[in-house]
Amino acid sequence: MNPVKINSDPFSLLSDELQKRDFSKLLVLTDENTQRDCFPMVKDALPAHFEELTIPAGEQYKTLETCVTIWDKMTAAALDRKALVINLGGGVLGDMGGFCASIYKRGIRFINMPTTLLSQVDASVGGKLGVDFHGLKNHLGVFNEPDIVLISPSFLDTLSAQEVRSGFAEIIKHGLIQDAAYFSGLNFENWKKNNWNALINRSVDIKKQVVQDDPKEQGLRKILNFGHTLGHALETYYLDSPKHLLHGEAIAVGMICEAWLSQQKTGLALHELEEISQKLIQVYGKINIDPAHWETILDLSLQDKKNEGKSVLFSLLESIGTCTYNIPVTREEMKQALTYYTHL
Ligand SMILES: NC(=O)c1ccc[n+]([C@@H]2O[C@H](COP(=O)([O-])OP(=O)(O)OC[C@H]3O[C@@H](n4cnc5c(N)ncnc54)[C@H](O)[C@@H]3O)[C@@H](O)[C@H]2O)c1
Ligand SMILES: O=C(O)C(=O)C[C@@H](O)[C@H](O)[C@H](O)COP(=O)(O)O
Ligand SMILES: [Zn+2]
Repeated sequence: MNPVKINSDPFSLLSDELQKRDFSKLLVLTDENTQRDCFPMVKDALPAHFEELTIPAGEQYKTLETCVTIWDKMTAAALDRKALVINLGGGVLGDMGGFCASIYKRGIRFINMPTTLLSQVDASVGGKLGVDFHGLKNHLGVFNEPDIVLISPSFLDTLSAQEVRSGFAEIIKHGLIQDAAYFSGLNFENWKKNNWNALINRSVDIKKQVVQDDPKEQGLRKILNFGHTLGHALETYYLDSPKHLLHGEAIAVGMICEAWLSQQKTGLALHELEEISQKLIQVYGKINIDPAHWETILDLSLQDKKNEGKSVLFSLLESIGTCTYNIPVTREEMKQALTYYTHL
């Protein structure tokens, strides 16, 4: 895997790396919020001449249409294959900017500078790139590594509490799948008081280790998808509704449902299921998933990328800190998991 650097000063992080690189042109991608809040923190590290494109913020813009805007800009700016792209933003911008760079002229280099907690602990690392298609999460994409990932926790100062909480879900996931002590050390009661710097370091380490073993998700990497089979189905279902869920909020619900499936199918102890549910509800509360919508939500799980043939394959916990994968789950069992969540 290419390097990941973590430093509180985003200016020196970027200027050091740019000085080491030979590039013909530079394109800085931002969204409307990171342009306002993050770009000023790094602009003095940039050369005198650079290209810039700001896209609208939000998951609903993680589409091929936005990619066309990005490719139009790359083309109009005459980027050649020695050009470099900087993705300055959250997971949406990083996934999409990396995808666009990977496709343009069969691939130009890009650097990820993640600016949300979620993208610092998860999305910027590991080379999963892509966009949603007909609302289906990351349905079009590639695996391709950024040249380097530059993480500065200082960016988090301007991030809303709701977005921080969304990123916390992926941290919780890392504990659940790989490190019971990490999970039990998290502060659920007063989640805003977590030491994000320390958590970014540990989460990046967990993710790096898994990705190094299985970069293209042939097996082990599927554990990073715990909570995502039902979580993504819910995120997609509510994407265009007033109930719109952030990625981490959807994954939090998915992790409760999939912990229930884990208790039924892969030996998760009942007291651990209860602990997981209680802690996640404490942080994320509960959403009302109308049973009239369940069939449509379950249909969406048929598109999950871990599936093979007609089987919907889940990543499930054996205990807190241990996860297994490729576990077939029936539609009826998925409904029972939603029933469990509803009655909490
Ligand atoms: N590739 C992967 O491995 C991977 C892993 C996890 C999630 N994801 C993807 O990541 C996406 C979610 O990422 P996200 O949660 O970062 O969402 P996001 O990119 O939409 O960012 C969330 C919001 O915060 C704003 N923002 C970003 N940085 C800011 C800052 N420092 N200050 C103020 N506002 C700021 C953005 O403009 C946006 O409105 C989803 O599409 C998900 O599928 C990918
Ligand atoms: O890196 C991975 O592998 C993950 O599964 C991390 C997830 O948190 C992330 O949401 C990822 O984008 C999901 O990938 P997908 O293959 O289910 O689209
Ligand atoms: Zn995720």
